[in-house]
Amino acid sequence: MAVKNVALVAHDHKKQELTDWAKINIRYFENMNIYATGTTGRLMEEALGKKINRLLSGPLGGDQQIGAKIAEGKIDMLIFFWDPLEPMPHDPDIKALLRIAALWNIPVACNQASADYIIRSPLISELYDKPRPDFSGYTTRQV
Ligand SMILES: O=C(CO)COP(=O)(O)O
Repeated sequence: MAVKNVALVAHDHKKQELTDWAKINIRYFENMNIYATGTTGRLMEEALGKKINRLLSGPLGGDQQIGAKIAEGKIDMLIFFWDPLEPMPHDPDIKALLRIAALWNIPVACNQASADYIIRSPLISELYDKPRPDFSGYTTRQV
């Protein structure tokens, strides 16, 4: 499964960093379908000059909407510049988003260095066929 659908999210103090990074890598995003939380999405539309699938702002449920799309297989990669220095009112949603991304084994970058590595990886290509995890044998704990 090649990466076609990307989610871009940044907390307020990280928005400039994500915007600058996205602009530098504008060609990478040319043919991508991009999802983003509300405010990040608006900034990305300006930075990349293309239509972004804008969801709700993070504190209003945007992280959860992105998590749901990851679970549905509609998002292949998450670039999430979260702020390690700022407490957030929607911290449980942020944790849930990172959990779902780990569960469904999608590439996640939480800072610029990781984002650079990911988008330059030869594995992010049409040729790479990453299967989705199979949880069909998974059963919840019995009570
Ligand atoms: O809070 C966010 C992610 O947790 C991001 O939301 P905004 O893009 O609306 O600022």
